Amino acid sequence: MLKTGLLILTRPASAIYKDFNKILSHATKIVSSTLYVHIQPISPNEVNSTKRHFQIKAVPPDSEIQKLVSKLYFQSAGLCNGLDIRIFLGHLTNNHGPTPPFPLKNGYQVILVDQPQWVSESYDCRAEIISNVKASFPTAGEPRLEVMELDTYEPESTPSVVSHHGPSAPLQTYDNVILGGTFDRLHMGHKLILSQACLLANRRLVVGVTAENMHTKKVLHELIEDIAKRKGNVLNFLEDVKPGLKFEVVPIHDVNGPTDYDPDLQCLVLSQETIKGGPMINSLRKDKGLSVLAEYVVDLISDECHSQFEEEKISSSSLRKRALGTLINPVEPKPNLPTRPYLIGLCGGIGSGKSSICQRLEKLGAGTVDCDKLGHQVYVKGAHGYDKIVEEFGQDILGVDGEIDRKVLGAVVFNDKGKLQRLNHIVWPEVQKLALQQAEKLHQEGKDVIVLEAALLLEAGWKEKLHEVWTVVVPEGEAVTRIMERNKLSREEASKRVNNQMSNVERVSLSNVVLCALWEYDYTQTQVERAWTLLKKRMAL
Ligand SMILES: CC(=O)SCCNC(=O)CCNC(=O)[C@H](O)C(C)(C)COP(=O)(O)OP(=O)(O)OC[C@H]1O[C@@H](n2cnc3c(N)ncnc32)[C@H](O)[C@@H]1OP(=O)(O)O
Repeated sequence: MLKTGLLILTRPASAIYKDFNKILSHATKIVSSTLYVHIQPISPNEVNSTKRHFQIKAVPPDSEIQKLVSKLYFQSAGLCNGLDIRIFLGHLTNNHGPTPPFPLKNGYQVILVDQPQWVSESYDCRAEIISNVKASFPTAGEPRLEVMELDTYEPESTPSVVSHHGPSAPLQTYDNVILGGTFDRLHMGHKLILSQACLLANRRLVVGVTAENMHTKKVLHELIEDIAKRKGNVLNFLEDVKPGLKFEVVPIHDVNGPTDYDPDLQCLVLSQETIKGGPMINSLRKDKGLSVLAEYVVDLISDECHSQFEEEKISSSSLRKRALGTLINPVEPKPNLPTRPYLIGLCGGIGSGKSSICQRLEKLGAGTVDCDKLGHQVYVKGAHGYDKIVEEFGQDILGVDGEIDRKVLGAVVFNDKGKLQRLNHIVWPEVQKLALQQAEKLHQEGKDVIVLEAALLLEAGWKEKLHEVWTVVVPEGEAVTRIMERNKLSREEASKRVNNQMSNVERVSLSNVVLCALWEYDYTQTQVERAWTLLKKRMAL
């Protein structure tokens, strides 16, 4: 299997449509990582002439080629194999420039062509094709050539990709085009909309990438890639598929972005999902005396491989859901820790559902330590922490039985950050000692993996004592609702407790694995099993 390939499609669109699944399945048997697709219609004369001189030539973008690009992304999405497909658009232009060479960012190790007759016993023009392709798309190394076994087709009389479905119209293009989005985990839907925007743009394409303030309502927003990564991925894709266009990839803090002030913009590219934004943006532009933008809407690609818990269209939120239970940040080597027991710290905000996940991990074979309980043990009458806490917080926190009343202590510390810190300072070192002792005991009883459930292990600085950190998240609003019910607190008190803790975004950035117990029981179980299976694989390495 090779990592990268360049597929050259020279057949008419009708023949490409007909055979595309065959072509793709051939390509995916050879290429595992990035597959570039270059559409270069050739005339019947060129196919049959003995001088098969393959050359990259400019093709003016028309409605047919636009449809073809779109259809190829739609069909590629059905592969469900994560192959990074990139349809090259550099030569689809009304302008005379840009001219080759076009170095493709990931290079290619194999060239796949769709004309079997180019390599016959009587005339084998492999060397000529390779050399001509390399002149257009320079690459390090010597790519090999694969000629796909495809049925012959009826060549069309005109040298174009015009299909049988009707005449093609020249594409209305614009000098300045804009679109916006989150662009988390760049997927086939993003590639489609970005590519359509590239085809519509003659000179400049502005892409607004949402800043963090626009994500709070999104599913699993904690897992959205940071803006630098998302901007980088968008730019990398655009520069790769449409060299020669001027790109401006900018952060946006509201839905309008540069449409709010840029007088040069002419066309706004939307998806079926963001379609409502068009009239809104245009009405604002009118109010400001700016020109009205042409609106171009791209269809949504459906997700053939979505599970029952995911959306029907290809979406970043489904991809974020798929990341639950997997390793999202690599495990750092900890040479100072013994290799066994393998210690996992399970943290998460108040009311996030850690305990239920801990129980499920226990059923799968982990030893578990409940650090909340240990925390309480630290200051029962007669234990180490009792005197220190009474000295610090006074007799008022004691119940009639002389024990520390946690409800009273909680009300004191959750209303005063300084007091909370002093309590933590007394309790945390003791809890850590007890937790590690308990882990050792469980190991001696035969457990290899020990999960320490500790809400605040990151705040307490325990990360270095653990092999991995796993975090359980629920949206902060949901956590407030849950603890209002569980702890019988007012909304204000509950919010205060949530806000006293580290944010989900911070926790996720410091964690190796993230789980979310927001949906059905079975979906949480799927995540936990996935996390456990992958952990076992890591431990076996
Ligand atoms: C490093 C660790 O994570 S050790 C385990 C956590 N324990 C501690 O931090 C010790 C200090 N805390 C305490 O002594 C008690 O929690 C008290 C007195 C503050 C409150 O007692 P109670 O009202 O009985 O609450 P309880 O101990 O059950 O904790 C309830 C929630 O408060 C949160 N909480 C506990 N301690 C703290 C703290 N120091 N800061 C912020 N939130 C806290 C927890 O997230 C817990 O939610 P969860 O069960 O959904 O995880």
